[in-house]
Amino acid sequence: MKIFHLSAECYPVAKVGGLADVVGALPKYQNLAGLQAAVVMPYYDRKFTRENEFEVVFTAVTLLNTRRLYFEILKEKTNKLGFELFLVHIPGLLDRENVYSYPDEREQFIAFQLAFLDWISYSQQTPDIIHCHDHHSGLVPFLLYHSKLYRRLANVPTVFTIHNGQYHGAFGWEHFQYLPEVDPSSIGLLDWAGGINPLAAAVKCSWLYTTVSPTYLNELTINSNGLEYLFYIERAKGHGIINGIDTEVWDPKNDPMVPNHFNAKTVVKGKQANKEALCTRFGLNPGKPLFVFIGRLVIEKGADLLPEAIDRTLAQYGDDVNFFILGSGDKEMETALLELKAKYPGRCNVFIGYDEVLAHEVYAGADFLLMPSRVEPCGLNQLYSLRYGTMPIVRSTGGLIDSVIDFGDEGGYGIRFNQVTVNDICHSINRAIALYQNQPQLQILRKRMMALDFSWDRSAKEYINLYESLNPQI
Ligand SMILES: Nc1ncnc2c1ncn2[C@@H]1O[C@H](COP(=O)(O)OP(=O)(O)O[C@H]2O[C@H](CO)[C@@H](O)[C@H](O)[C@H]2O)[C@@H](O)[C@H]1O
Repeated sequence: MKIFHLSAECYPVAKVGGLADVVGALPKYQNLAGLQAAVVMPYYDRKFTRENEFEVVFTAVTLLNTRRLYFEILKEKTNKLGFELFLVHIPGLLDRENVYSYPDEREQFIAFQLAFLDWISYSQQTPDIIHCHDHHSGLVPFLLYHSKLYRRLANVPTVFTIHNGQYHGAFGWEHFQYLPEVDPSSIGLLDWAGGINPLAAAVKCSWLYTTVSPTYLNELTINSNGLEYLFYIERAKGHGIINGIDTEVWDPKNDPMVPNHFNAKTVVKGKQANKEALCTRFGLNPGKPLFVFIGRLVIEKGADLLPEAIDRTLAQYGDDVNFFILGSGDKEMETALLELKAKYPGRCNVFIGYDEVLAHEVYAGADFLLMPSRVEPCGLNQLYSLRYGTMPIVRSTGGLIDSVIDFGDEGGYGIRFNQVTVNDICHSINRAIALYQNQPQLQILRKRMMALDFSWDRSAKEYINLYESLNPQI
């Protein structure tokens, strides 16, 4: 069975967040299960693309309104990622360093999708499934079924996965001319609330859609930035499959990014050694509990509440607790955190930026990981932290509900709270500090966390079952 995954991100080629982790791992595990899964993504001018060898497998010209765009499809020569990797290279449009936030981002992602469709409609091989991820590839299911240019592919089933339903990639009808000629009677499928909405179009046109956790599937009908009614009426087409993690990349026993390796038996010594290295680098106290946050500093992640929660905790506990934040995003949140760093030297440190290696060191060296998310479709940080024996403190939402059980409940191993408020965060931190004083219990829980299995094996099979339900001949 030949599957094409379409995505704006893929680890380690280009990563901004969890989308990259999933698209860099799921195809690998699908291939191990007997599929032929490949990834197609835009070309970026980044370390991975500069340092690896590619061959040109297709060239053509696509039309973006009146602009004729020459493009190449590049294939990574060795399949070193565990799957075939194809890059859509459009000189002048898709050959820049960053993944997002260019003023012509809309044109970039439309051109990416058109080039992909042109390529596969000319190529001899017809995929069995096209699997699109998030709104950057959300126009593909619509165009496949409603533009005569791609009629040859009109029977190929499409699956659409929603990693983040807050972002739709919507734009005004004045940009409709960027799309190729489509059947006029189908145009309404592009529309939501008076604009062209790629996420909505994908939910309407794909044969089925998935969310990255079962709880999030239901939450989208209550909170999806204006698409609630759409998710309500399309609910029968939706499936919730929780993400896995790439246990080869995230393994405390041999993670090359972590200075001291450990397993469930050696977690006490191993974690302490990593904590000492981290605390020495950032001027913190390795003898005290270390709370961390890793992620985008945005409202969705509840990062706006961190400064007050940390301030209150440090005022209450004095030198008895440490905080470390790794992230970037909203400038006001960055400033508030940097002010906290200045106010509490030796107790709170902040690294503004993106640093993959540091993230691994932090998962390995921390005691507790804070995730006060307002919205969390799945969340990977809590899964990584569990694997590294770091207790997640999470708000009960989305995939956090599906993956973390409070240690107060039977079989539990984490801390959960209900409201996105400073009070609830502080209360959870208090519970964590009390637990830290009870080292024998904490060590039992650490072993329980590290024994959990969030590998991709099970979830990759769930996707395969869905593919088979759509294309039973294969
Ligand atoms: N400053 C920084 N430096 C280094 N590493 C950093 C970093 N900031 C974030 N990361 C890394 O980026 C990833 C974040 O993944 P998440 O799944 O938690 O969130 P994200 O919101 O990006 O993903 C969306 O898609 C994923 C995948 O489906 C869903 O799990 C999630 O709920 C949804 O919001 C992790 O690998 C984390 O370590």
